[in-house]
Amino acid sequence: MGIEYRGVTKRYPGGITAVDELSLTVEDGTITVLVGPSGCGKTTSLRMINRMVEPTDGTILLDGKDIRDADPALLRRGIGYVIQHAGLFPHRTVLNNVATVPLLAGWDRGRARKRAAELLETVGLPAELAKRYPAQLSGGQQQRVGVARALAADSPVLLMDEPFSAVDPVVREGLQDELLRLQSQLGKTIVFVTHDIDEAIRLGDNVAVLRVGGKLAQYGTPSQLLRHPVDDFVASFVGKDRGYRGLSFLPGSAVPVAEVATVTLGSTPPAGRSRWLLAVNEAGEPRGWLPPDSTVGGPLAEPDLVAGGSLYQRGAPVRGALDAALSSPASLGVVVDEAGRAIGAVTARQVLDVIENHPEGVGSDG
Ligand SMILES: Nc1ncnc2c1ncn2[C@@H]1O[C@H](COP(=O)(O)OP(=O)(O)OP(=O)(O)O)[C@@H](O)[C@H]1O
Repeated sequence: MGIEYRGVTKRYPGGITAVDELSLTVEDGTITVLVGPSGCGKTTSLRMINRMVEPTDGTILLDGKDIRDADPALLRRGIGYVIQHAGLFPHRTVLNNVATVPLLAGWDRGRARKRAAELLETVGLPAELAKRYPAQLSGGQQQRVGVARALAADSPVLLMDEPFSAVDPVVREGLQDELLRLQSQLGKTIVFVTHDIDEAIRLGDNVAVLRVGGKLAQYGTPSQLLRHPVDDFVASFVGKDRGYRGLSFLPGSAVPVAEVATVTLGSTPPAGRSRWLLAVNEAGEPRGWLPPDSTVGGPLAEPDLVAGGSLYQRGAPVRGALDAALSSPASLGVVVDEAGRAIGAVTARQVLDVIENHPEGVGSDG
């Protein structure tokens, strides 16, 4: 279910323009992230979708229909909503927090509780937590309950307002992974607000960068923002290390895998070698590098080898290929297949060529 902002403006009483002629399309089944500094109108933009805030001007279409024609209470009930600190009811158990939503939708108690239990499992919470109260959970667990409750609306649309901002970075990463995993199964249309550009880039299929005054600075895929920021504001916002960060989002399918000369442990390597040989075991897994012209007394064994660099699994994001090439004593990054067998090598130059020649727009979307 897609969402379209058409020239949407919100002016609050007192004259503040929180959102200024916002036009953008949130594609069906994708995560769109609204990101920007404090006060740039992210929350206002989000809340206009479920009519918690009414626009001053412009139109929002949900699945092609003007949301002004929908009953606000019904509209809100039908859209999942997650906020910072989860916004749980403190005096209801975890299970009842989640069950509230299907109950409101008219389900009977037994069915609502069963559904709530399923959803807690979906978001990775152990069943024994269901009877606790929110204050008896960690921050990360509370956020998961918040996500479960939002999913309980069983709506194709989820609005998430800084849902992971209150938890520490490690827990936050876990929650982000979990959201991506859920999304790969559920394919919801998610609008996600954050002030954290790394989170935006990690989660967003598309990212809208807003500036204070509620103006859209740029809307695009993470790789477009990283590689082609439209102005200094976006450039500084996405970060100075964007070139390197961008590597994480280029798909690895473009990395050429060249043949690499190998030698198997236990065999006798040829004398007078002029290049590095990749040593592999019987299974074909890389064990290290044999330097050119080194002396090997007898069958090749691990002590004859120089330790290898990091390995690059075929198809993984390009950043891993560059790491592998730069960390290899032979200046050749070892490429392995899904089973960990060496299938070839890549040089840093080849990786950089991939980055430089990559066509516009191919990245998280390609
Ligand atoms: N109810 C309101 N009445 C008046 N002004 C408001 C109201 N809500 C928000 N504003 C103002 O509108 C602007 C945008 O606020 P909004 O909360 O949408 O921004 P935000 O980007 O989500 O900020 P933050 O990251 O700090 O939450 C701010 O200047 C804010 O002070």
